Amino acid sequence: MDVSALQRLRVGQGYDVHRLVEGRKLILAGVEIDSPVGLLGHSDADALLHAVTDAVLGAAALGDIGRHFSDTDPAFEGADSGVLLQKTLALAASKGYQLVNVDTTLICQSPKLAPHMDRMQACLARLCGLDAGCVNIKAKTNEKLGYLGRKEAIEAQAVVLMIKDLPA
Ligand SMILES: Nc1ccn([C@@H]2O[C@H](COP(=O)(O)O)[C@@H](O)[C@H]2O)c(=O)n1
Ligand SMILES: C[C@@]1(CO)OP(=O)(O)OP(=O)(O)OC[C@H]1O
Repeated sequence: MDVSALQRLRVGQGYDVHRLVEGRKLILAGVEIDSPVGLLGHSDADALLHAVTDAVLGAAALGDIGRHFSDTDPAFEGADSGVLLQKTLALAASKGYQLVNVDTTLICQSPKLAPHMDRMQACLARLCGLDAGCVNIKAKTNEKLGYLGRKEAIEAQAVVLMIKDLPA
C-alpha cells in the first residue's frame, strides 16, 4: 500500500436544508425541476449544491459556505449555486486540492426525483469537472415523518473525497 498517497486523501461532509414554499423555483444539482413549490433562500437555494460546496470546504479545511458567500451580502441574492460551487472548487484547487468523487443524498418526500436523476447527475458532474461515474445522487422520501415528510423542506447530504498535491 502506498502510504504517502493515502496521506494526501481528504474527506469532506456537507449538509443543507431549505424550506419549500410557493412562488419559488425548485432547483437541485443545478437543474430546474417542474414543481408547484420551490426552495426558499437568499441564493437560488440549491440545497444539494450547498451541501457539496460545504463538503469541498470541509475536505480542504476552508470553513463553510456562509464564510465565503454571506447570506447577508446582496451580491449573492438569487445567486446561481453552481457558480458558487465552481468558485469553491477553484479556491480549493489554489490550495492544492482536487476532487476525486462526490456522493450525495436528497431527502425529498415530493416530487419524485427519479425522472430527473440523469440530468441532475450530468449537471453535477459538469460543475465538479468530473466524469459522471465519479458523481452520485440518491433520493429518499422521509416516509412521511416530520417536517421533511410533511413536504415542508428538502434536505441534502454530501460526502466528497479530495486529494492534495504534494508540497513543491
Ligand atoms: N423524492 C424521491 C424520493 C425517492 N425516490 C426514489 O424512490 C426510492 C424509494 O424511496 P424511499 O424513501 O421509499 O426509500 C428511492 O430509492 C429513490 O429511487 C425518488 O425518485 N424521489
Ligand atoms: C450560498 C448562500 C448565500 O446566501 O445561500 P442561501 O440561499 O442563503 O442558503 P444557505 O444554505 O442557508 O446558506 C448558504 C449561503 O451562504
